[in-house]
Amino acid sequence: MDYVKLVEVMRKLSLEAGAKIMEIYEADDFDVKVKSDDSPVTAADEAADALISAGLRDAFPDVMLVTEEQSATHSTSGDTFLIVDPLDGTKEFIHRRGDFTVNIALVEGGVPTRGVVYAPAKGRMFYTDATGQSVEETGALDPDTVGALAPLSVADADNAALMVVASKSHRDQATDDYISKYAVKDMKSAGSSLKFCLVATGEADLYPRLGRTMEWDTAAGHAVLSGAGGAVVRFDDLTPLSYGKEDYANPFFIAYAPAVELKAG
Ligand SMILES: Nc1ncnc2c1ncn2[C@@H]1O[C@H](COP(=O)(O)O)[C@@H](OP(=O)(O)O)[C@H]1O
Ligand SMILES: [Mg+2]
Repeated sequence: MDYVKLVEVMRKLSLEAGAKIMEIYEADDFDVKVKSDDSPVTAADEAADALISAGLRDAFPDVMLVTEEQSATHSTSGDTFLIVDPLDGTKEFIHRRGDFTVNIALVEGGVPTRGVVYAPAKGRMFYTDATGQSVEETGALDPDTVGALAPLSVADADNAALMVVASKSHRDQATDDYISKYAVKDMKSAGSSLKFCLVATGEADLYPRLGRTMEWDTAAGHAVLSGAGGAVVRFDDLTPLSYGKEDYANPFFIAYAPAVELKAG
């Protein structure tokens, strides 16, 4: 894989998709449809998916492509693929809360090795560079010109005063019970894959997810977190969260800065 080209293409497509999403977000209203799995979808999801899929197929015709919006059309075959959630945090988008992201990742041998997470309403752009190091890009976020890049690294977490982040729209008692096993200084809630990025920047130390997600929800954020020195493990046995699983469904997981002393579930 040509990582220099891959990162360039993923960065550009996510910024272009983000611009399309923001056109719809800023319009007076938009239709919300309900998909077969009861999750909402908007014209923004569909427009972003079409743009990213076309761009990836054009640049990497030989690499398998998995996208949330086209999930009915693909079966799990192989452990190396590009995976896209064109608009993660659709509920946040619909409620105009800003915490939604464009996600593109490369999975190789079951491991997300490169990824980009772009939060257009927040103006935050996180990705792995060609070497695999994660960065946050600041500035104009122009698709044609790369701005300033700040390398990301996870916090040196203090186990007596942890910063914990959890889902805004999918929060439950089991998550709260698990979090109560830690000495927590402060809690944040955030929508979408931004939670992984908050651990990658050191703004949070721990993100437990005791709820359903799909691989396209997590692959890009997982790559960004890994490239900042963090890790994502399964909640049940604390082994690394892998990709290319049956139906692309994830088990419960914990994303964290390695200094965190993980508690059993
Ligand atoms: N019951 C469920 N089954 C499968 N995925 C679910 C789910 N509940 C939430 N999710 C996933 O969690 C994502 C939202 O995460 P969060 O709660 O962290 O903001 C959703 O992404 P989409 O918004 O892309 O559909 C959705 O895919
Ligand atoms: Mg999603």
